[in-house]
Amino acid sequence: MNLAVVGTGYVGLVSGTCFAELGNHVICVDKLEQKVDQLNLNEIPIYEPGLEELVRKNKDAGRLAFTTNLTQAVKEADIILIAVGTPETETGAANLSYVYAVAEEIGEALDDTFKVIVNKSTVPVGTAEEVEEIVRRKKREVNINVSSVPEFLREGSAVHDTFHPDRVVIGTSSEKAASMLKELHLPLTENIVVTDSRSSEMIKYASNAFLATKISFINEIANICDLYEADVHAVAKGMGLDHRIGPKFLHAGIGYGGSCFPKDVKALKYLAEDKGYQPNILQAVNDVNEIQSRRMVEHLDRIFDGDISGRTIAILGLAFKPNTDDMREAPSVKIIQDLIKQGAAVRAFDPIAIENAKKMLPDEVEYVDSALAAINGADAAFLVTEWDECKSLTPKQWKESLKQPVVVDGRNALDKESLKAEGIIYHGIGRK
Ligand SMILES: NC(=O)C1=CN([C@@H]2O[C@H](COP(=O)(O)OP(=O)(O)OC[C@H]3O[C@@H](n4cnc5c(N)ncnc54)[C@H](O)[C@@H]3O)[C@@H](O)[C@H]2O)C=CC1
Ligand SMILES: O=C(O)[C@H]1O[C@H](OP(=O)(O)OP(=O)(O)OC[C@H]2O[C@@H](n3ccc(=O)[nH]c3=O)[C@H](O)[C@@H]2O)[C@H](O)[C@@H](O)[C@@H]1O
Repeated sequence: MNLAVVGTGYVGLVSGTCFAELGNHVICVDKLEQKVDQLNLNEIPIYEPGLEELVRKNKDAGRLAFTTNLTQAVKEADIILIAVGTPETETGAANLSYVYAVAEEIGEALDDTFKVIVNKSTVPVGTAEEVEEIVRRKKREVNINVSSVPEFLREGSAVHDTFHPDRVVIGTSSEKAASMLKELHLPLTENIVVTDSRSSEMIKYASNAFLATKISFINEIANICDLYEADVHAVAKGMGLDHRIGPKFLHAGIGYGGSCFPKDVKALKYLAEDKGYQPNILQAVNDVNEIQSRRMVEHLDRIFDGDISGRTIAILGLAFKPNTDDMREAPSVKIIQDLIKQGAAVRAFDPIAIENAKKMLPDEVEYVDSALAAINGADAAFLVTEWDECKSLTPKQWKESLKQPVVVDGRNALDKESLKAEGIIYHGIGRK
């Protein structure tokens, strides 16, 4: 099939490349000329394991191309996928201006042949219908269907997730579109749910909100564990063995970050409130997450009797999770801002996110190029992102490098017992 993918971010670039790998002809469009130039030189603007090789291979095979020319890409396509950003606005509502702008451009570029326009961006319920209206406003007689096929990949394992999805959801009102979209996705999975576009759009928000709920729930349990000297690791394990609960997304820590959970929980909350419904669970999920990282800074403050000023704190990990360079809504930002506000000096390490982090963090932050260099001579270390390089520091290295043996484990990722055995003052979340 011939595909046009509009937006070459984490979603568009990965899914466009993977569809090319499956044998389709894919033209990826981005309005940023610099990004397209980079991609044409085989330079990948994001860090995503396995992606560079796939881009190179499919470009060389003539199945994948990058352009700023949306009109040309649309003319050649049977299916046009929209994968532009839908960031948060001040009210919490999703900003649909990028999606609307693409819809207008597609409307202007369409000819008479039947085309399926697929919205992959995460959008409020009813957006597929709005996109169709916008396109038809530009050209009333066009032969199109606008469907919703939400994306469920995770950053850091995006290529793997695209090739091995748990399910594909197709929301459409057209049998012809459903059949073309099934044909496109069948090589990936037989688990295909076909529904209407509104339900499909809701499936995406509900899935992200549910996963975020699991995280805030276990974080709340961890906070209660702290009060009663129970261990949240043991609690999560014991809970997760119940098949109705499951073990995943029960890892307590400093809260969820990233470009999606925070904004999508707020966007769904907004949709409910906009119709006069108060979504109490979503509100609580968001509230627990807002304060979770602050609790660990308070912990650190207590260790130093409320006087953290002048201390050097090593921050291990800056990205919102390992295996990505994405700093959007990374908990490290709030943590570092809090520490600097209290007069601490921050020395930070991340294997790949430092360049992105510099754009968001205060100028005072010192950056180093290894986990060991970060903890060397520091008064305390704060594990913020559970990168392998940070987790693999040995108890001896922690002990010998830190000026004071204080380790705050914001991800409950370190071996508490062996650190304690080395005489280190260890603080996890909900870990007695
Ligand atoms: N990042 C992720 O892991 C996931 C994101 N999503 C959703 O997918 C959507 C896209 O997310 P990301 O890929 O992270 O966004 P991103 O911000 O990384 O990329 C968006 C791209 O669209 C381009 N763009 C914007 N307007 C354009 C236009 N008029 N024409 C051509 N290109 C245009 C931008 O230049 C940018 O390169 C969002 O709605 C997000 O919620 C869904 C699942 C996973
Ligand atoms: O819509 C999206 O953008 C994507 O959002 C998440 O993917 P992603 O944000 O890449 O990363 P996750 O692995 O889900 O982690 C999100 C955040 O939750 C945190 N987390 C995750 C799991 C857990 O048990 N505990 C926990 O604190 C992570 O550290 C991270 O900050 C979803 O997992 C994807 O299915 C979805 O497509």
